[in-house]
Amino acid sequence: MKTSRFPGFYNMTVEERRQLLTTMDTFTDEEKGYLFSNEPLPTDTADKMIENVVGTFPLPLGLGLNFLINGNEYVIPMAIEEPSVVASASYIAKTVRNAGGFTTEATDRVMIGQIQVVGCPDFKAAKEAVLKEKDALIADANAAYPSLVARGGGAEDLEVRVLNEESDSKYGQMLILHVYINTCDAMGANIINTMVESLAPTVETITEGKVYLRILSNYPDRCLARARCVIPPELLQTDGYTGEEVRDGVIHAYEFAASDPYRAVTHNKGIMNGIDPIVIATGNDWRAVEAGAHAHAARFGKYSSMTEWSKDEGGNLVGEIELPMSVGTVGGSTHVHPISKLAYKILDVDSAQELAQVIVSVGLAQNLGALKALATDGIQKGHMALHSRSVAIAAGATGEMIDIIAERLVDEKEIRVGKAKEMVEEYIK
Ligand SMILES: CC(C)(COP(=O)([O-])OP(=O)([O-])OC[C@H]1O[C@@H](n2cnc3c(N)ncnc32)[C@H](O)[C@@H]1OP(=O)([O-])[O-])[C@@H](O)C(=O)NCCC(=O)NCCSC(=O)C[C@@](C)(O)CC(=O)[O-]
Ligand SMILES: NC(=O)C1=CN([C@@H]2O[C@H](COP(=O)(O)OP(=O)(O)OC[C@H]3O[C@@H](n4cnc5c(N)ncnc54)[C@H](OP(=O)(O)O)[C@@H]3O)[C@@H](O)[C@H]2O)C=CC1
Repeated sequence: MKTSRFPGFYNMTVEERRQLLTTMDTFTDEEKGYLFSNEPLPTDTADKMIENVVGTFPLPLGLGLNFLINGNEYVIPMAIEEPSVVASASYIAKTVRNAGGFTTEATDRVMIGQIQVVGCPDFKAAKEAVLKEKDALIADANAAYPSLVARGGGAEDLEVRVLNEESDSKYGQMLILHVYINTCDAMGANIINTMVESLAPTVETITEGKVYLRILSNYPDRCLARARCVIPPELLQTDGYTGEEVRDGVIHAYEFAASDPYRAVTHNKGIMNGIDPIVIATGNDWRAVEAGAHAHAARFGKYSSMTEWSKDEGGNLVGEIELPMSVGTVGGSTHVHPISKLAYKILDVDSAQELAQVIVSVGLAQNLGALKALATDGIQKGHMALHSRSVAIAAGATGEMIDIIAERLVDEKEIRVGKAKEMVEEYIK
């Protein structure tokens, strides 16, 4: 039976963690080679991935532990440069698993392709004409990507809007088509772009206008994933604070974010602390996920929190998150980077829908980790203690000096590079 519980994993050496990982999953020798290699992304692969390559830029890959989602155990591969994120995700996942775990759901993976038409002689008539041809246009889009249809996906719906109809609009009128496309397990950008580009000549004929943009929307509001957790206050109790105090502090923190965009941005950055590392580790397009998530946070006309925290009738803390999640388990770079391939093995997800649900659960956990710290001792205690090692390295510490100086910085409650430099100089003398 697979587990994501490895108490004290963080006290092991990297070598011991790697050995444990290889007992958790069945990796091929080639995969193990990449895991243990100093060049996990070979330069010649990198040279095929992007342009003007001169090297690679490795990030630390950590494992988020303790995740129980819909009764299933998940070990989360997280690629990130920021200390305390992986620790915090694992910490809250441990609390949530003791409360029964996360429950999640996801919509079908319906993405949007947009077509912009300008210069129509009569925009209302053009809109009517497009809607009249809706079925034929959907069929044409599907004819451009039959393999997707064969998998059970493809174009499913089409909507049309006229933008800037008001006579005082400073922009010109335009007709915008939304083609709704189920991209199955792919993120779908290239698939969608192929499909909408194929429709352009027909759309020009129907509308008597000129088509300019034909591109996916990175706000796929019909491709949503949701996660929820319900935590009894006794599981939230921490040194010096009752569970009820922590619960109420988290709810007040949420209300702050829901009321103030300046706070919402930081609150949501904390959520993306959990989401981006798994999106990156799985070779997905994190700019697309970021853009969609922030758009969703502003969907009611004001930028707000991506999560909601409340108290139920039993006094439990209830956390919820809903985000568009344009990620794939195939296509793009998901199976190009050797470590992404390993990431899928570690995660053990069967579909893009399942991956999306895991990702939003990590985002919800990460948010609670930050809010719990902020509502109690403050972020510096846990975060800066772990950040002290990066501070020591930035000050020039190497080898065993790093931990020694990091500990001294924490003991002396002065975790800053200047102080660390003094300690390095003292150590070297
Ligand atoms: C750092 C902790 C987790 C310590 O918290 P703690 O109470 O010392 O943890 P613990 O010793 O009780 O351990 C509980 C579990 O946490 C994990 N854990 C515990 N320590 C480690 C570690 N070293 N390495 C890896 N995992 C660790 C581990 O899973 C462990 O379980 P065990 O394995 O023992 O069964 C806590 O203080 C915390 O969650 N702090 C918040 C950190 C945070 O949010 N960091 C994000 C960066 S700040 C930011 O960018 C966003 C922000 C804050 O601005 C967002 C916002 O404003 O909303
Ligand atoms: N604005 C944006 O966000 C943009 C992003 N991009 C980039 O596009 C890439 C993602 O595009 P995407 O179209 O997903 O990638 P691909 O172009 O790699 O297309 C996915 C391929 O996966 C194959 N496939 C295999 N199994 C499945 C399955 N179960 N479900 C669906 N497809 C399957 C399909 O091939 P077949 O059917 O032939 O077997 C399909 O061609 C990312 O790299 C992203 O960065 C590009 C342009 C714009």
